[in-house]
Amino acid sequence: MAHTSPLSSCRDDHDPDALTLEQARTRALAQVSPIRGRECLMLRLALGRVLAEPVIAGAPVPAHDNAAMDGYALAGADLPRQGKAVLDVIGTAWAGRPFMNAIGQGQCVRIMTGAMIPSGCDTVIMQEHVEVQDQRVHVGTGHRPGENIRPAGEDIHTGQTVLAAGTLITPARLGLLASLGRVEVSVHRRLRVALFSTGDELTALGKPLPPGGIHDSNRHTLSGMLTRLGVELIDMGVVRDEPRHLREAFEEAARCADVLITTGGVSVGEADFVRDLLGELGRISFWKVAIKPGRPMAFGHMGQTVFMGLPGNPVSAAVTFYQIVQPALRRMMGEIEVSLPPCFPVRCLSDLKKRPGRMEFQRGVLSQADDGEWVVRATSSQGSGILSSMSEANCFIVLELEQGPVAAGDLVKVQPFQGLI
Ligand SMILES: Nc1nc2c(c(=O)[nH]1)N[C@H]1C(S)=C(S)[C@@H](COP(=O)(O)OP(=O)(O)OC[C@H]3O[C@@H](n4cnc5c(N)ncnc54)[C@H](O)[C@@H]3O)O[C@H]1N2
Ligand code: MOO
Repeated sequence: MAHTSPLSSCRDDHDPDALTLEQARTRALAQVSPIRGRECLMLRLALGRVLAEPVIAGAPVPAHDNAAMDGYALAGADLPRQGKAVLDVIGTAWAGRPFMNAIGQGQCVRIMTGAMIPSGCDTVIMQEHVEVQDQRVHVGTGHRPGENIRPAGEDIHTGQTVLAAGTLITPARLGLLASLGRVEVSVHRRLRVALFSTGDELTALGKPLPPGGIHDSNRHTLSGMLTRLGVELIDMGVVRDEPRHLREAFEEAARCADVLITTGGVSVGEADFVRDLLGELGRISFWKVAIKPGRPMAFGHMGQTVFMGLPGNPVSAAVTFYQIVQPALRRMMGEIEVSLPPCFPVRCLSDLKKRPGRMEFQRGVLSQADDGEWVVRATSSQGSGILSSMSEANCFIVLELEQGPVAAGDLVKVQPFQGLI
């Protein structure tokens, strides 16, 4: 629920017009849908893509009963009830080189891990548990018929939906698909994301800074995160704080991209034109979220193109990207279950300042204390322009909307960066 106290004061951070993070995220997710267009890719090229069709197993994995251990394959019926059984070794089964004959009573086969179980065998005894003398194996009691066998279809059975449409292809899923023998998969096409920074103060890398100038760090942080998400990035550079230039850039992005992401110019300053332009060229869904940093964030549409205008402050841009842009892009990329990064409680080693009214994402370093407990400490400075706080951190410390300050020793929730930032 949005907090709409009309009595906000300088002691709290309430803004009656701001959506809660949950409201903003829900609204963003409801207003985007998976892009149309799919392609067939060789498995090797499909990492990071999203399946456009379910994958159904045409055969079991593993295809054959096989040995889970190096040892001796035998018939469970030959295991002794007491004393020892003595069995003749009549051959060897290797992984990929099966022993093709059937065994008879009193016989066994030397077998390696992964080898197909020879006909007539249903049990593998580890080599450490037998004695071998002159091609004969002595097996004692205490074994169970069927032990150390990996049955055909143990992992995947024929006809099983192995991965649903809308599943992100991770390295583990590449392996799973390869285990099925899949050569190609049908995936959603890449999402086209245009990105530009706005601001007259932004100076190209390699150029000396003029008075009042800064280097454009946001475009680098954001393009890094976009690359990790696997989008097709259209880097439109820097656009001056000039309505005519901004309008042209907006229109060009709306022609060529599924999504336009900008940074800067979304607040209330006299050079902050982004929100008004979006209102003129398209429609605004929301532009303020009760989070810190990252309150001003414009979300809307220009025709079919989704627009996300992030704040200029570098930490604010990264936080809004992580919390709102990332799930929206993943839904557009075709993911059906867009899971949010996990959040869990740990003890905080630092005192944290916090005023009620905005949910806060302070930057923290999650580590293991000497006694083994996981703990978090805040990075040294928490200003929304302090990029070193992001670079030093490996997680957000998530402080709830109405929460006040935290004392060292209290429990706080943390959310790991998960390799995205
Ligand atoms: N009177 C008010 N002023 C501000 C408010 C407010 O509510 N009332 N909100 C503040 C908050 S919170 C934020 S966040 C910023 C966001 O403002 P903008 O999105 O309009 O961003 P700019 O004003 O363009 O820039 C803010 C800050 O970030 C630097 N910046 C901008 N782009 C980049 C870039 N690509 N790389 C690195 N740094 C960048 C810029 O130089 C400014 O220092 O507004 C507050 N003000
Ligand atoms: O929301 Mo601003 O992002 O506090 O710096």
